[in-house]
Amino acid sequence: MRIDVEDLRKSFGSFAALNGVSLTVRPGELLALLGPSGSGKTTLLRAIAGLSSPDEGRIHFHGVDATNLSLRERRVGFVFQQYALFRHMTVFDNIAFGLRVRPRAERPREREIARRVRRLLELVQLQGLDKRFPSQLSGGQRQRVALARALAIEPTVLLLDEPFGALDAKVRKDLRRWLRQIHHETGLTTIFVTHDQEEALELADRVVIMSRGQIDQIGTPSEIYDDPATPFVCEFLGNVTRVDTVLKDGEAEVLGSVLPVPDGETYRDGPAVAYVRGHELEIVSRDQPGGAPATVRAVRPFGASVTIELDVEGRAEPIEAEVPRELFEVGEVREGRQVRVRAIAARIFKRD
Ligand SMILES: Nc1ncnc2c1ncn2[C@@H]1O[C@H](COP(=O)(O)OP(=O)(O)OP(=O)(O)O)[C@@H](O)[C@H]1O
Repeated sequence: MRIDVEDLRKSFGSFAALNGVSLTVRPGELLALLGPSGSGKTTLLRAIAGLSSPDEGRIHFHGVDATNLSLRERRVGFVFQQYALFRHMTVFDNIAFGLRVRPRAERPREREIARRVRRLLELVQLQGLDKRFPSQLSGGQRQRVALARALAIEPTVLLLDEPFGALDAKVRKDLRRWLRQIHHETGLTTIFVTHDQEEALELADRVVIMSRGQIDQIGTPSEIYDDPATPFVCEFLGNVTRVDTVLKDGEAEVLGSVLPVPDGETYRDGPAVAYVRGHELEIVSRDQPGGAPATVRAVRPFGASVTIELDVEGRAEPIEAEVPRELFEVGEVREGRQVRVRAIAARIFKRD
């Protein structure tokens, strides 16, 4: 199912929650809506679902104007952050619900409903738990029931609003992998909302980055990560150091290193801002040329890389460099040591 969203606008009082959003969701893709709290992700998802109507703009499902159709008419499967299961119904009845409430002419027979529920229980790997009530399930299991229930109606599109938001880190990770697999098996066009960068980049075919009711960038995870379109996207993806700089003749000085402005950029000379990721910083001994003088503030050797916190001369905020663990040599890099830090790459934007 292809979905075209055209210039969607929605205000609550004088506050514009959606401020002209246009987007095409490709058939069968797994799309993440990523952005900080209040950026309009849920408002956009609810408008696509038919749970709220936009003030302006149109939504097309497979080329047909669906703007005024209800959730049911759009055949949308929806999963909320808080497992909205019916507490007094068993797992089986929860999953069967959407089929049983259909008008008689469209309602499958009980035997067919049972067959579908069993197949879905297998898909979400909850065989044998059909007689349990939601209170007898873990959070992760409940969310899988919610997903099975959304899939039961054979939706044209699956919409998930922070589906793993309320779960702990380990369960979230398992469910992520598992959602990817279900998406692969069903091939359903799927849109999910998250404010977790890692979740979006790890899971989605494409990511939509939203801020203040608008889309800042749409792209594959690597496009977003390697080629962020705006300073906001850079900062939102996190783990970057922001450095104010000046562009001159296609170059900019960033932490004492002169870096070329990326190909294709035709910025005029003037004030600019550079963003450097932790792994794009190099630490060398103080007697080497170039870079900026700095003092090692702390060394944190956790995980796959070692994080080195540095106080750079003339800079109020410390910066963080990351070195793969296997390349990290203690040598100079110890707390209190005087070193030099060099930027080996940066994303540079003109400053207005
Ligand atoms: N029913 C409503 N009445 C008034 N304001 C609303 C309503 N729904 C949303 N808003 C406001 O619209 C803005 C966007 O909300 P939305 O829920 O779409 O953001 P979000 O990006 O999904 O954020 P979060 O990650 O916190 O869920 C917020 O400032 C919110 O307070």
